[in-house]
Formats: sequence, C-alpha cells, structure tokens
Amino acid sequence: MTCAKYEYTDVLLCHDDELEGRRIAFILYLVPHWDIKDGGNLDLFETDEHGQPSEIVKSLVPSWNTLSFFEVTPVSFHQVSEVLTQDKTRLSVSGWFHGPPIDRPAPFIEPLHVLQPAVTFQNDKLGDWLNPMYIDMLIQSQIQEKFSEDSEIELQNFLKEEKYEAVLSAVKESAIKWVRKGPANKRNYEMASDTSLPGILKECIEVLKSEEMFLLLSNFTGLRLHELAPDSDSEDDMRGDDSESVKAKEETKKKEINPRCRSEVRRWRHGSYTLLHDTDTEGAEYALDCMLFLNCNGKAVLQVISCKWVCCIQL
Ligand SMILES: O=C(O)CCC(=O)C(=O)O
Ligand SMILES: [Fe+2]
Repeated sequence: MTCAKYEYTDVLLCHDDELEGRRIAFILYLVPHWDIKDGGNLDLFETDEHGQPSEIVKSLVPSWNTLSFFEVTPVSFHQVSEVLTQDKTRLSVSGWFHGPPIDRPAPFIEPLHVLQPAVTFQNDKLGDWLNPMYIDMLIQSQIQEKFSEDSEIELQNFLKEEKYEAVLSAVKESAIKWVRKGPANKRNYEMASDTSLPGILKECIEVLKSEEMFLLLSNFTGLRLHELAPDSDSEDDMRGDDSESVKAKEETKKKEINPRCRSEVRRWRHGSYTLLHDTDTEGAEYALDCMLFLNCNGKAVLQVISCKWVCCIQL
C-alpha cells in the first residue's frame, strides 16, 4: 500500500499495473474539492486488436473519500493525467489485492520498422545544404575524437542558414498532416504523414538519408556506415592472407555493412514522450540515432547518438 502526492505538473504515464499476483488495484482519494479542469484524472484506455492502449474511454475525477478499484488484466491500461491546478494537492492511498497468478498472453512485440538503403545523388547536394565547416576533414576528425569519448555529439548550426530558414518556415505550414503516434504505454507524439510534406522538407530528408551523409556520419563517428569509409580492422585482418581469401573477406565486409535507415518528422509538444520498453525491437541491431532539431534557440542542431538512426524534427 502506498500514499501518493501529486502536485502541479505531476503525471503518471499509461501503464497496466501488471505484476505477478496483482489482481485488484484500488485507490482511495483524499483530495479537496476537485474539478475536471484541475487535471489529475484517472484516465482509462480501451485497447486495439493487439491489446495495446488506444483511446481514453473514461476519465474519473478524484473526489474526497472515494474508493476506485479495477481488475488488473493485460489490458487494464490507465494513467493519471497531468495535474493542472497550482493550488491543490492530489493525495491518495493506493495498492493492490493479490491472488494466485493467472496465465497471461505473451507481451505484444511491435513489428520491425522497414529500413531503406541510402539515397544516391548525381551532384553534391550535401555541399548545397550543410554548413561548410562540417565538410572540413580536420573538423570531422575532431568531431570523431569527441564522439568516440562520449558516444554522442551535438553539431550546432548544422544546415546553411538559408536552408534552415526555408525548412523551418515549411515545417510550420498548415498543409502538413500530423498524426498522433502511440500506443500510449510506449510513446505519444505527432508524426507528419510523408505525403503531406512540403518539397523543401522532403529534400532535406533526402539529404539526411543520402550516401554522402552516410559517409559523413562514418567520418563523424568512426563507424563504418559506407563502403568508402576506412575500415580500421581490415588491414590487420588481411595481413598474411592470399589474394583469394582477401577477395572473399572483402565481399563479406561489403555485405556486412549494408547501411540502411528510416526517418520520421516528429512534432513534440507539452505532454509528448517516448518510453523505453521491454519489447523494444529497434535496439536489436547496431544503429545510430540522429536528430535534427528545428526551432530550438533559432539553430539547426544535429544530434548523433550511438544507438539507432531516427531523423526527427522538434518544433
Ligand atoms: O491515483 C490514481 O488514480 C491511479 C494511480 C495508479 O495508477 C498507480 O499508482 O499505479
Ligand atoms: Fe496504476
């Protein structure tokens, strides 16, 4: 049994309460007069065909000396919405009645994302788009040094000023269709539907997903994300081998690289989040996480983190 205190801006994100033996969840509210506008409601979700939370179907407004309870099941998804009142405290006593554990279905595992190979350009698009300092080899090697120490790096003013301004005003266009991305037990943000993206934004994404960018990221990180990127292991590996086995090794290396990516244009607002989850599949393979932030301090910042490759635009 616990006593919980929620104050202004406190929130409890969507979860199902499931843990071995928990059968009934209960909450006794000890709140002053509470209004739906005060936030802090107990929201109950319905679930989709995969048993994942979809829409909120009921919001219970806490009230003094009221006991709420519900059965803990694989689909008992609920949340406490953000407390919006600045001058009331939401106090509660809550806990679970336990019983013998019952059989549960296996947790839902989201399908793997479709990854695509890098886009090939005829001409030097990267040069058109990027701040020239990032094309400089000396700067690239300094970035690589820092990245190998910290496994992450933030590159300020990444795009050329005029490209950044053009992308920024395009991303604010009302024609973009934003779609909420759930499920709420894993994430809650908005994603632009690809078909509604303005041309300049599409071009920006193509640049970020280009072969040249893969090569540049190889130089920034020291990871081999492109065939032309130097391979620090290969010389040692191949010393003393005859030419046939050198060829065979080169072929295998080529196949091993197989760089691919995916991208999303995301809109983050108050209340948006993503959560790490037991059933996350993206971390299953080696990856880089790469984010181009827009509308933050008036700069285009590229953040590269060793993990997975997602291109997202923060508004
Ligand atoms: O306080 C509430 O209304 C719900 C709390 C809850 O879901 C929890 O503590 O697990
Ligand atoms: Fe709960």
